[in-house]
Amino acid sequence: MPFFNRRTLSTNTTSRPVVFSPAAGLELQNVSVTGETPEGTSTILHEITVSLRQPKTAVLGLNGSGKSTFLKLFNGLTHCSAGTVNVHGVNVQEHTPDVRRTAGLLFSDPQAQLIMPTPTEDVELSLQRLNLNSARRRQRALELLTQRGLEHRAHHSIYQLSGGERQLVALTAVLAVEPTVLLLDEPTTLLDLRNALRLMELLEQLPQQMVISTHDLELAARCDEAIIIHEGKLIDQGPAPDIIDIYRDYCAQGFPAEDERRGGHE
Ligand SMILES: Nc1ncnc2c1ncn2[C@@H]1O[C@H](COP(=O)(O)OP(=O)(O)OP(=O)(O)O)[C@@H](O)[C@H]1O
Repeated sequence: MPFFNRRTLSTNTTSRPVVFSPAAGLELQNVSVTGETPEGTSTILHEITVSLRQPKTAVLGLNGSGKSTFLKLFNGLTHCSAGTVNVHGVNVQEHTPDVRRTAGLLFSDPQAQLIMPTPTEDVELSLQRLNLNSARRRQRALELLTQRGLEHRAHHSIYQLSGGERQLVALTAVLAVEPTVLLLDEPTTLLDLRNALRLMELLEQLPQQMVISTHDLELAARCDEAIIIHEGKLIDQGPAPDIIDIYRDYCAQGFPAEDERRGGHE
């Protein structure tokens, strides 16, 4: 059954309505991504086909395996050189602005995300996407920061905030426009254990479908399913506890060669 609301029913440049159907999940069909380096064109992701339908999916993989690149496909920040990306049934390449409104991305370093001088102004900036006047935007920004326990920081300089507070402000700004998909790039990397636990508890209460790139296996264990990306290829997908065990084995004993994988987990 298609899911309609103010955010999911929008118009494209031809004024035809774009309808997001959360039941369709997030899908890649034969997706490859290339990048330019001083040595020439290199392939970052190789012919990935995957369907993500669980509420929370963890993306595991070594440094440089392609996790962030994979995550950003779902809001059009990564362009694929081949294949098709669909978010809740909508083609990302054809409807990038609509998909960006429905798929919010949280960067691992909130400083890369927070561009206004104070938390209030940053959340207000995010709220500009909604049809609110400036007084209502200010009021809503303060309400949202208060909900996250940040009212005492609302008018402070972003640079006076701790890393954990900045991460929470960045998340508040992303959630302000009520996306239906949340893409989180290593959200606990810069947090101490207490703030990491708080963030995990907060994520558990949110209704959005989430894809979480992470090296934090405790966070991964709280997800419904996990996938492993290795050298730009999707090599495993399944229930989070099983995939975490497999990933630990790979990290300890070495990743299987491609011909072994074909007969193994794939
Ligand atoms: N725009 C680009 N052009 C060329 N190469 C790129 C580009 N973006 C990423 N890469 C390369 O692609 C590979 C995968 O990068 P990516 O950031 O997706 O990895 P990652 O798994 O998220 O790594 P980490 O865990 O270290 O954050 C890296 O070798 C990176 O240098």
